[in-house]
Amino acid sequence: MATNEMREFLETGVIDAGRMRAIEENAVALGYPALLMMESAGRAVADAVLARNPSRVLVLCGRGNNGGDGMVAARYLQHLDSVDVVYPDCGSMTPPATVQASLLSHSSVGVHPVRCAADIESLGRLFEEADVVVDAMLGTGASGAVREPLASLVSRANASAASVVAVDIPTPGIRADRIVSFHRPRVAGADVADIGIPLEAEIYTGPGDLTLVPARAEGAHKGVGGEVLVVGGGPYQGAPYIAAMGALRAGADIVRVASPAYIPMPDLIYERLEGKAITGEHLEAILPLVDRADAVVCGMGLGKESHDVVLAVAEAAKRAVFDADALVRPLPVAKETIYTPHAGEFSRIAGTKPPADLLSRGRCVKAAATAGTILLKGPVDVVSDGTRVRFNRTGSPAMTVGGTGDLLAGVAGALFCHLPAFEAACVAAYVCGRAGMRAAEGRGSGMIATDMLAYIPGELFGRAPRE
Ligand SMILES: NC(=O)C1=CN([C@@H]2O[C@H](COP(=O)(O)OP(=O)(O)OC[C@H]3O[C@@H](n4cnc5c(N)ncnc54)[C@H](O)[C@@H]3O)[C@@H](O)[C@H]2O)[C@@H](O)CC1
Ligand SMILES: [K+]
Repeated sequence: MATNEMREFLETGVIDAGRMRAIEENAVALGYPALLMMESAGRAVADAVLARNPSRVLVLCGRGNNGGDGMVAARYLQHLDSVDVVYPDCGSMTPPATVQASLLSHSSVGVHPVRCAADIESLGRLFEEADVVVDAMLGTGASGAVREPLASLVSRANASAASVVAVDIPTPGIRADRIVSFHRPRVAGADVADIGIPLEAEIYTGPGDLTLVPARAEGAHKGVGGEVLVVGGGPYQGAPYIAAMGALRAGADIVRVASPAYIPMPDLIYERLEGKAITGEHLEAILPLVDRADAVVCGMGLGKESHDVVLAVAEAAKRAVFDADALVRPLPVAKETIYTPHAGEFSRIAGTKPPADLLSRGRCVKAAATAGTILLKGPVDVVSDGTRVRFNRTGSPAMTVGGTGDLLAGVAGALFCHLPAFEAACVAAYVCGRAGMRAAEGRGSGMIATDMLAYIPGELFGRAPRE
């Protein structure tokens, strides 16, 4: 795909702090060092400050990377009459901010660590004389109410006559005259500085996308990881088992399987359905389970004869992932839906074969995603919610083995308990591809889908997988 064509898939307009952090981490993973990104960001802030022709500048920094940006800006402003940096003298600094603080000590910038309101009062002259105050206290890492000494710095800056230039996002409560956001605006009205993030950081999934997965709080109770219901099996026995295990390994607390297939696994809750295939007679048993599930994963191993059941499940489900035999017309539509077709299933539901080249393929999936998010599986997966398009290139040729699609649907189901459809599909595709790459190491085309299960938690939650 040529670079200028890829631009078609860039998001436009305001993006939130979470997405921006994901893009930045993807850029770092592609080899763009955080320090260089910070240099570029700080330089852009310095340019915005210089446009105001100041003589005296006061830069208020936090101890995170937003503060690091501010320190870079101060370094580029050191030739002015006076440039001073104020930062909290408590807690640890991020590694890139530590580098910036060290460089400042070799510059002509005045550096003032503060601990309390009295320290800030003693710096009153700097606030009174500044032409521009730079707010580099908190950016995308801000959480909760602003703590001291930053809260006092915010009040002091608001009381000064200087114009305030905010770095990336204004620190909560500060009166900003100008905002310099990086890469994309975080709030309407912000100026945007290009900091050279490579396009692929935004268009392809990457490890940064994992930052969207919420961390499990200490002391969390059973069930917060989500309840997934798998509805499948009949003519084919193994598929619902693999999907259910994928959901468990991707963090679901409770996974029920409603199936006529025998499910040989004590970690799963087995809701055995009588007979050889799922029929309308089973709905009485299935629908209460659909009702209590956070997400339903449906279709694997079902055969083509159970579509009425699939449609009824869709109608009752809050969130559903439809895969395999559920992917026939009329298309099942839940309140929120993810479809996980391979190329053949996509042709069946979209009425057109997915084109081979990625640009046309991206457009085609986008056009087809009218009822929910589509994750078209392939050597490069394509995800679209009808507005956004994202590509995923993790994976291994060994993943053509049976069962990997069932596993992906299960992983997507678990993630769907916590993330919107598009994000859940992107993270599921990335994580399954990574798990496939790990499982194929030393196994090659002898890898089987269940080999991937052990790698899902490590890839998703950062812990080393246990064999
Ligand atoms: N991640 C990257 O690669 C890049 C990040 N950049 C900058 O980095 C920023 C994000 O950096 P960080 O993730 O380090 O986060 P921030 O620098 O926004 O904030 C984190 C720091 O603030 C503290 N903090 C959080 N909430 C607080 C509160 N309510 N009261 C007081 N202190 C609080 C934390 O303890 C931590 O020290 C962006 O906004 C942008 O300015 C840029 O340098 C470009 C590259
Ligand atoms: K800021």
